[in-house]
Amino acid sequence: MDPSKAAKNIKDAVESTAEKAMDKAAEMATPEPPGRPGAEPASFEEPTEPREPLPPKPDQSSPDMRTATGAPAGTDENARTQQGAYLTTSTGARVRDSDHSLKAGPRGPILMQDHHFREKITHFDHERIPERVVHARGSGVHGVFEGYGTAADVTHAGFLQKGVTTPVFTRFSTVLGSRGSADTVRDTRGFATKFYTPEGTFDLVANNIPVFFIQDGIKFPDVIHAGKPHPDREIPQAQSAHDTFWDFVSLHTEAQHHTMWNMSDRGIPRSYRMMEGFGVHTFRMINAEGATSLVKFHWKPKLGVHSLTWEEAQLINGIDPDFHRRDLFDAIESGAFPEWELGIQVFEDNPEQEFAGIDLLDPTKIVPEELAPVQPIGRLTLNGNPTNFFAEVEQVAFHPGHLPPGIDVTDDPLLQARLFSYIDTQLTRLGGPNYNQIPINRPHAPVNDMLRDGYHQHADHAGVAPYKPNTLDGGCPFFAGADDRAFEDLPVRVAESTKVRENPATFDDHFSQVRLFWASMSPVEKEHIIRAYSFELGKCYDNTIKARQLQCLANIDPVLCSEVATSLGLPAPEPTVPLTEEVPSPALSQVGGTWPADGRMVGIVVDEDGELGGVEALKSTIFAAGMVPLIIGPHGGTVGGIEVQRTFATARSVEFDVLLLAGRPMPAPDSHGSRDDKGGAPSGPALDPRVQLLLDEVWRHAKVIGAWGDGTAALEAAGYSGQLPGVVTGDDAASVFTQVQELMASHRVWDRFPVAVS
Ligand code: HEM
Repeated sequence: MDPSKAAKNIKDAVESTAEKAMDKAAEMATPEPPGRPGAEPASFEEPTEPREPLPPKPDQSSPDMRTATGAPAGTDENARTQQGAYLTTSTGARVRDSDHSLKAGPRGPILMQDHHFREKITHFDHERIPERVVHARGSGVHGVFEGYGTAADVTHAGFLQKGVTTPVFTRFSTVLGSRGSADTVRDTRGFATKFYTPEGTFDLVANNIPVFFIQDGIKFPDVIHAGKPHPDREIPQAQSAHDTFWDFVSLHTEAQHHTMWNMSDRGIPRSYRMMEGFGVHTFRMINAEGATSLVKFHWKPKLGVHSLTWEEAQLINGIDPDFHRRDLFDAIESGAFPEWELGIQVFEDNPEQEFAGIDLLDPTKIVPEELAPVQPIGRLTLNGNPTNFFAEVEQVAFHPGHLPPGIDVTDDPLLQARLFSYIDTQLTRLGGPNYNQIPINRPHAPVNDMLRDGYHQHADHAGVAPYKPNTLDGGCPFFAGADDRAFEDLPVRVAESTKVRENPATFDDHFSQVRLFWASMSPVEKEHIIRAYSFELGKCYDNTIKARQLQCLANIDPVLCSEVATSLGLPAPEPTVPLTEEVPSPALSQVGGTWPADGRMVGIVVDEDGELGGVEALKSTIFAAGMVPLIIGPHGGTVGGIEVQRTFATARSVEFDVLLLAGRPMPAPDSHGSRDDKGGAPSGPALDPRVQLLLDEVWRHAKVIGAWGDGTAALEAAGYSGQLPGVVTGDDAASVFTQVQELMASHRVWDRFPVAVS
């Protein structure tokens, strides 16, 4: 899509959201029809023509799951298309009045016979289903995946072959918080994608962090119990900054690697659109000749990997707790479709299942990309918002065991546990064993299983012999033959061994890769990590836990340990393991590159006396660059003929990626603190304090600032004069924006962060 169109659409989407809300409000304010309750409804309530049913969604155009079983197709194709013009009961009887219960007289009690009342209330009473036990807070979108064909040497999976396109549904999530928790908390993000392939569904249930807290899934309940709110007071929500989390990770030192990723900028993404994704485990692939390889999956975002600052993240949690959900929805609504490349690291399937001394079955280890490059194998484009959040986002059920032919699991003990856990939890969460019949979960391959009955069974199965072999149904359904593209459990050798509850010795090193991560960070990223540990441990009460975590940090890096120890006011211990020399992996750092600025938000401060001549032209330039200009004025409506989207009262810096000043708004005469006690002349700064706040925040958050005309005077009045990093001034809007754009490609003005470590 043309980027200028995309940006224009973002703007329209942002504005139309407000308009829609107003239309809705007006609609809801429609006066009651005249007449007494129960009287004939006034004719204006009745549409003259029944409305067209909604068109079927693209992702639901799959073959009906019952066609293969011979049962009638399309009987529920699907509930959403049954929306006729009239309000009905659940059994289709048209309803005349849904606002008044049936009573014994206008002032009497409700009658038991009011079946419409009882149905409405009963259904409402049962609307909630359990939220996910983890990853409860999330956003989901539809999309399409296109294979490049470059994986053909390692897998015969059909959806990865050249030019094959596959519909997908992706759900992003946080891990610890409840369904209503804020988006920009410090946490791991889920990145789960369901590929509806004609050979069976493939779920790539990934995270934005390539390692996991634990090596064996039997500890999963423990790490989650430690991260979730304390059981006595049920706080804190969606936070790792509390005693039980740090108690766990300091005792289970295998968690240190994942924990450092969480403490890094990866724990607070700028957007779901700007995150990497990782399959974490090593999977096995098989090609057409039957040769197997070990692989790790990676998602690489087109927009690069970017994060919020910690202060931004905290502000957003209050100002716009739905920040990531809104960002994703608006981008897709506007046509600025986010894209990722799927890539794989490929390893020889050797008996030890190791590469360069790294145990590939240990989910707390990465393989640096410099040692095994990520090979692109396809492209994901997310291009469709859900139309019903509950039906799609809440009911989608992923499972790492949903695999097509050509991809199989390995013996990674974390993955093995996951193969059990997802189905098990969904039995409860989605109310029984038939959740794969829910439209969002329905395979796009014909289904002919012999699973029968159970809660929420929608299939009307034909035949009398759901068992094999049988003669009564003519032997149906048949087993797939060698050429029928069936899923294959690869005949992998399992080591002859003794039953034990223990890890292999190769899982014992818990610190060298954490050192590798730390060594790969730029100074500013290291600074953020130190501050994150200092903040999180500073929120713990128990000094024993803090001291134990400091011991872990001493085993990672002495500077990291001493900086955090100083902040906590505790002694820095000596390491208890040898501090290995690690070769940095540049691929792990987020800093140093340049990326497209698609979809970025540009705030432009205007006032009546400002230099507004070039502002309309600037807006067009910004749209053309694929970004969104938002005019910030002293009041709503228009300023100097320019339409205002945000006022000084409604704008807050965290919404903008860059701030431009086209004027110098003075304090309003009645603004607090701008006049002395006797109502005399302004005594505060000669700039509206709300604009001062905007400037101070974008400065602190290392965002680009641009100004021209009176805007330059505003900068000076705010204390930002002279040659400052990331501050561009000039004679006119156009020349300033050209320089601003160049700086934006680096995401932030990194020079502006004070750095104590190198
Ligand atoms: C590499 C490690 C892991 C990754 C990458 C991962 C990823 C995810 C993701 C992305 C989701 C959210 C799915 C959605 O959006 O609906 C999820 C949910 C879940 N995960 Fe994991 N997880 C991991 C480890 C585990 C382990 C070890 C277990 C249990 C033994 C587990 C159990 C669950 C459960 C029960 C859910 C909720 C599923 C639902 O209600 O549908 N996960 N996980």
